Amino acid sequence: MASAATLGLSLFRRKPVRSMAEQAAADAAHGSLSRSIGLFPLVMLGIGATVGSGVFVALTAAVPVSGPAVMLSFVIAGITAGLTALCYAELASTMPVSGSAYSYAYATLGEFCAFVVGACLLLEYAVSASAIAVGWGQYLNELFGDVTGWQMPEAISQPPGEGGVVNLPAMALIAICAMLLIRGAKESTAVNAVLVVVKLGVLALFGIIALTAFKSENLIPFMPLGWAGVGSAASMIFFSYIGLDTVSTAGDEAKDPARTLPLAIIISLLVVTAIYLFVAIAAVGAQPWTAFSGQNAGLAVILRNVTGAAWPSVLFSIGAIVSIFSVTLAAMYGQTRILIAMSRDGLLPKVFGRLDPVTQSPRHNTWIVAVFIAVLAGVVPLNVLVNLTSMGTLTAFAVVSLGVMILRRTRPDLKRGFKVPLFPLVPVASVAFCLYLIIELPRQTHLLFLVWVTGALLLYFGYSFRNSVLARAS
Ligand SMILES: NC(=[NH2+])NCCC[C@H](N)C(=O)O
Repeated sequence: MASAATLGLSLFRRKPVRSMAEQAAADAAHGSLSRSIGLFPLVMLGIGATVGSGVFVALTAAVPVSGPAVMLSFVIAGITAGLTALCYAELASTMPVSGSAYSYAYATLGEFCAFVVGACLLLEYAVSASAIAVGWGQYLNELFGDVTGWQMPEAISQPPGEGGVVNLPAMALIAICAMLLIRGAKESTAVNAVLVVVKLGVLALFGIIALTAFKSENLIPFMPLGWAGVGSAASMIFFSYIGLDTVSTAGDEAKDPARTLPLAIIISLLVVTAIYLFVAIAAVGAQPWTAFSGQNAGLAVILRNVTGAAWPSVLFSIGAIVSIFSVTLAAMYGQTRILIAMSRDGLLPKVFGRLDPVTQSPRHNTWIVAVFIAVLAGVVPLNVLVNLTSMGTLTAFAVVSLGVMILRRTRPDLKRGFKVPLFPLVPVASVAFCLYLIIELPRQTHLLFLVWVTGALLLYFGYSFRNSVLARAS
C-alpha cells in the first residue's frame, strides 16, 4: 500500500522535458521535420482554425445580454485569446511535442494536473466540435428554408428542451467528418487558404450589406445592462476566438519560429478581431438590440430582413456551410491526437493509441470520439456546448500560462525558440483574464464542469494512476 506521502509525490510525477523531445523525434520517425512553413501560411492556419461557427451564432446570443456594447465584449475576449496564445507559443517552442496543453502540463505541473488538463482539452476539442456542428446545422436549415421554402421540422433539427427531439443535421456532419478522418484526410494548406478567403469574404459581405441599414438610434442605450452584461457577453463570445493556439502546434515546422510564431499569432488575432468587430458593429446597427434574442442562424436572418431578398442570405449561408465544415474536422482531428498522446503515456486505455495498419489512422479512437461528439450535438442545446467549451479552454489556458512561469523557474536552461514579451506581465495578465471570463460564465456551466472534472478524477484514480507509463518505469 502506498503511504499518503508517496501517493502525494506520485501525483506530481513529471515527464522529463528531454524525454518529450526524444519521443517527438521518435514519433516523427523521419528525423526532425523540415522548417518550411513561412509567415503567410501560419497566419492562414490561425485564421482558419479560429473562425468557425462561433461568430455566426455567438453574436446573436450575446447581444441580448450586453446590448450594443457587445463590441467591448469582443475586445475583452480577443485580448484574453491573444495573451493566452502568446503563452502557448512559448511552451510550444520549448517542447515541440504533440498533445498540446496536456503535454505541457505533464512536464511542468505533473501527472495529476496533466490529466485534469486533458479533461479540459476534451471540452476544448470534442465539445467544441459538437458546438460547431450545431451552429453549422442552423445555417444548413436556414439555407434549405431560403431555397426550398421548406424548413426542417424542429423535432429533427433541435435538441430536447428547445422544441426538438434530436439534432440530425449536426450529427450527420460529424459522421461525415469521422469517415473523412478515418480515411486519413488532412486539410492541405491550399484548401485552408481558400476556405479562409470564403469565410472572411462572406463575413465582409454581411458587414457591408448590414451597414446599409445602419441606424445610430440602434446603438442607444449602448450598455443597457451595464458592465456585468458586457462581461458575461465576453465569456459567451470567447468561444469564437478559440483556435489561435493552433499556430503554435506548427512550432517545429515554422521557419525562424522565434519571429514568425508570435507574429503569426498577433496578425491572425488582429485580422480575426477586426472582422468580428466589423460584423458586430454592422449587426447591432442594423436592428434594435432587443430584436436579437432567439434568432437561429442570426446573421442570415438579419441579411434577409435588411435586404428583403433571399439571395444575400443564401450566399451567406452557403459560405458559412462550406467554410465551417473544416473547423469541425480540425477539432475532431486535434481531439484524436490528444487522446493518442494520453494513451501512449498509459493514462488512457491502449485502444485510443491503436493505429490502423494500412491507413495509419486511429480508427477506433476516431469512432469513439465521433459517437461521443455526435450524441452531444444531437441532444445538448448550443449555448450549453459553447459555454462548456469555453470553460474547459479557459482552464487549460490558465494552466498553460502558469506553466510558462513555472518552467522559467525550474528549467531556465532550456532552449526557447520564443519567449513571451514583458515577462512576467503577459502570463500573469493571461491568468487574470482567463479567471475573469471563467467567473463570468453561468453558474450552470460551473456545475457541469465540476461534474466533468469529478468524472475525470474517478477515471484517474480508478485506472490511470496505476497504468501510467511513468509509474511503471519507477
Ligand atoms: N481547436 C478548437 N477547439 N477549435 C474550435 C474553434 C471554435 C471556433 N473558434 C469557432 O468559432 O467555431
